Amino acid sequence: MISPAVEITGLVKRYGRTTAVDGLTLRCARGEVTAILGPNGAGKTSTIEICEGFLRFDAGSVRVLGLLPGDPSLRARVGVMPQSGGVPQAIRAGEWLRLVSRFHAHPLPAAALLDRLGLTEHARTPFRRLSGGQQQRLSLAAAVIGRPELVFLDEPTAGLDPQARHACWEVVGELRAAGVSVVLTTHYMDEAEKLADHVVIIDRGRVVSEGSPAALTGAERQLRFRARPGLDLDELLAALPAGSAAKESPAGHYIIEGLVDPSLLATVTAWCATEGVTTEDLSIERRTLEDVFLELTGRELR
Ligand SMILES: Nc1ncnc2c1ncn2[C@@H]1O[C@H](COP(=O)(O)OP(=O)(O)OP(=O)(O)O)[C@@H](O)[C@H]1O
Repeated sequence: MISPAVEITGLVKRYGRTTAVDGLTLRCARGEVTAILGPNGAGKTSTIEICEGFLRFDAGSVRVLGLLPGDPSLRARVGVMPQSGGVPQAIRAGEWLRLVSRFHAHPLPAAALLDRLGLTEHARTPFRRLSGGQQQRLSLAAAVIGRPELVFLDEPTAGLDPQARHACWEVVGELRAAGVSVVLTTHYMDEAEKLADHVVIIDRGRVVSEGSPAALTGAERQLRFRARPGLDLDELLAALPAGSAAKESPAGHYIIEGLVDPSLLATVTAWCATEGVTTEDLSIERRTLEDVFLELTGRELR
């Protein structure tokens, strides 16, 4: 049987007294895009760097394409885009890509990749003089130039402008279409929803939920509207069918859950009319991945 792209069981990583990864178990299937989400400090980068073979771990088991992380034979098969670093500051963009391509048997043409990521006019610019977004794009190019079987992308679109973000999404889409396994971390829920086959939400070094974006957000719909803060939701709930739920989060933003059908919509609008409440942005929507993420990981800053 073919091994998964990544298989992690009971992984523990400690930095002194800090337990960054606390018994994490996850599996990234081959040929799929797996997005790892989690609040700041949840242990995403530590986990990715362990898989890349850059960081030792304290307990558990990790296999990358069926091998131990850091196995020399993985070098040619795995592409890595770190959150930062890894590129000599003085090297020119084009030179770096050509250098990386020499480590691979059948690399993509460097010039075409530079063009693809809007870096052609910066090919002769030293890495340190590139803007943050240009450096990111060069790192992405370096991660994919060797036609890897598996790519790790740690926050690939952090700090990118919308054009560059779309270009990055296209590259990920092309990798997926070519059967490449992609493991990425991101703080952008729309990005995970758009790109990922499988989403893993981690918090405090453990997996708190996982599934396809559709499975995580569920089929249930919500009625949302904005109105003056502090509406009496108990009174509204009394008018709604049993099993409905209503919450105000944040102030002035209301969400009604339950069987969202025309009758519920009519009841809510009728109640608002009786109470003299003017609603804005009334809509029926599915829960977003961001709703699910905040429910699972809370609103407290990390
Ligand atoms: N080199 C280190 N030394 C000590 N503590 C570290 C080190 N690297 C990470 N940590 C700690 O380990 C925990 C997990 O960090 P990690 O970078 O893996 O999280 P993350 O989910 O990638 O966060 P972010 O979203 O902010 O990038 C944090 O509490 C962090 O402070």
